[in-house]
Amino acid sequence: MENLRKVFVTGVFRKRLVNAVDGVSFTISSGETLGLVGESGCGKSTLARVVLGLIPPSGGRIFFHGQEITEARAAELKKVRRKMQIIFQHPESALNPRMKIYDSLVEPMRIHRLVNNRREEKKKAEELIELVGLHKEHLDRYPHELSGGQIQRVVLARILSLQPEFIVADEPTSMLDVSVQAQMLNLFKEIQKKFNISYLFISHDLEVVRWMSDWVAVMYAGSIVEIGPVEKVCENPRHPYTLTLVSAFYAPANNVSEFTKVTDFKAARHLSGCKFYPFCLEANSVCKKKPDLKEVEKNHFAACWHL
Ligand SMILES: Nc1ncnc2c1ncn2[C@@H]1O[C@H](COP(=O)(O)OP(=O)(O)OP(=O)(O)O)[C@@H](O)[C@H]1O
Repeated sequence: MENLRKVFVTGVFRKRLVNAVDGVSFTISSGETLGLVGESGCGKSTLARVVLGLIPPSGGRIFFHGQEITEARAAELKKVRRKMQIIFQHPESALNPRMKIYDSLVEPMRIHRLVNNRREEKKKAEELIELVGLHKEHLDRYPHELSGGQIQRVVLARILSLQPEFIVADEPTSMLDVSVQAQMLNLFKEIQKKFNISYLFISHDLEVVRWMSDWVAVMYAGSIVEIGPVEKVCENPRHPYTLTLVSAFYAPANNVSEFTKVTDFKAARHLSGCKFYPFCLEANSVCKKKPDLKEVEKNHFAACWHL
């Protein structure tokens, strides 16, 4: 990804521009995972959608195997799209509630003509369902007869039927119980090893990202403020925002740095007029445009309303 940007235009009477993704660049190598962390609303999901071509970028370039696909024609894109898949936070919405699991599972293979006959299709469906730790009996059920974790496994099997090389996982386990989450994360890892798949793994949970990733990118207000090998970034964060993120996860509460006391960063950012407040690097970790914190509290709702 090279200098990707996505600007949304909102507002009916007064147009407003939202720089959801603001000049993002990164590379993911074959078989590796890049974790993407950041607070809610920083642009993670928008970036995921732009990366996969689900929404067009406002600027920048996207490459797959070194070939630019930003403005590829429909026929070329269809081939590439099969290799790039996404798994979402809410698995239920990925399956048709009126279709049996079998039919949902084989649907993409039919569309892409990856099976020659019904016998081959059935064999493939059984292999896939077992690959994700479920049983043949599950194929005969409807989505409402499965648990959230089981549905997420079916969604993964469905994606795997297309032999993807790159999967964007957008908070794929955040709706699951903690114990099921761990099983699912391990399954993602096993599958990666088996098929040499690359992941862009999005989460707001630094621990999950640390467990899953080789590299981590820290996103803040639409930009990547820090990127590097996951252990290096977690052990030795360089950007003040990463420091806060790491402290919040790993340090005792009384050790969290001073500026994390500002609980509403959006309000503070608005009042200071600095996009990166309070993590502005220019000002040596604490932004010079620091607003009066009492004002931040007082104007909390008004400021959020304007944002
Ligand atoms: N279709 C849209 N039109 C206008 N603004 C949008 C649209 N989609 C997202 N945004 C805005 O872009 C910004 C980034 O949103 P996005 O959903 O990418 O954040 P996120 O980091 O994925 O958040 P979360 O972790 O809560 O899902 C937000 O300010 C959001 O309000």
